[in-house]
Amino acid sequence: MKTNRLIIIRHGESEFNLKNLFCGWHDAPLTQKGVHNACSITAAALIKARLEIDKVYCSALYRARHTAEMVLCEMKCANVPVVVDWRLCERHYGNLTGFNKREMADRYGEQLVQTWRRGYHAVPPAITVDNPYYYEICNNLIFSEVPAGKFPLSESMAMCVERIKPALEEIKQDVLKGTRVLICTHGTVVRALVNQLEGLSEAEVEKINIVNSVPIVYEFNMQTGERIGSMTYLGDPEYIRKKTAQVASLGERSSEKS
Ligand SMILES: O=C(OP(=O)(O)O)[C@H](O)COP(=O)(O)O
Repeated sequence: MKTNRLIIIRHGESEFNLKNLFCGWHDAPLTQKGVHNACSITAAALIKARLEIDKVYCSALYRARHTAEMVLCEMKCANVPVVVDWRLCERHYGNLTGFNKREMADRYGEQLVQTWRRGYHAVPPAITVDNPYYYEICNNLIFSEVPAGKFPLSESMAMCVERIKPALEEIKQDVLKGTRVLICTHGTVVRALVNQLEGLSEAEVEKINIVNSVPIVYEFNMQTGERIGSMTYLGDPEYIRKKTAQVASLGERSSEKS
C-alpha cells in the first residue's frame, strides 16, 4: 500500500500566548521561546522521525510564517516552497482581540468566555473601531487577498471550518500526489483541520486543544485517499499532556504575570 503523510503544526509561542491574550487576526510576533521551539521541538521531532518536507502551506500571519521559516532552516531545506494562504489564518476573535482571557472571564463569566472560545457556533462580539487592534487588522496588507465582502469582524469555529475546507481539499490533492506537505497554522485552524480530516462531531471538536510547536502527523492511503488512523503528536506525551491542559484553561490575569 502506497502511503503519504501530512504534517500539521500550530506555530511557536507568540507574545500574545505568553500574556494570555486573545490574538486572532492581530499579527503578534513569536517570543524568543517560540523561535527557539521551532528548532528544538518542531524541527527536532521531524528530523528524529526522518520526516522530510517538499512544500509548506502557511497562514499569512507573521507568527506562523516565522515558525515555518525557522523549521525549514533548522531542517536545512530553506529552499522548500512556502504557499501563504489567508484561509489558514487564525479565526478572527472579534472584540475579544487583545484582551486577557482570565480578565474577560471575570467580566463576562467563565461559561460565556469558554463558549466563545470553544463553542462550535459561538461568534464572539464583532470587533469595533475602539478596539486597540481594529485599524492594525483592517490595514494589514497580509489580508489583501481576502475577497471583497469576506473580511470578517468576528468568526466562530463553524465559520473557520467553512473557510479552511477548500484550502484543505487543495492540500489533500497535493498529498495524494506524493508531495510531503507541512501546514503551519494556528490553534483554531488546526482544530478545524482535525475536525474535517477525522469527521468529528461538533461536541468532539469542542474538547480539542492544540499545543504550540509539537507536530501532528496524519497518514493517507494514496490510492484510496483514505486516512489511516487518527492524529498522532510527535513529542513527549507528558509535555503534551501538561501543555494541552494549559491551552484548555483560561490561564492567568495580566497582573499575575511576572
Ligand atoms: O490567536 C490565537 O491562537 P494562536 O496562538 O494559535 O494564533 C488564540 O488567541 C488562541 O486562543 P484560544 O486557545 O483561547 O482559542
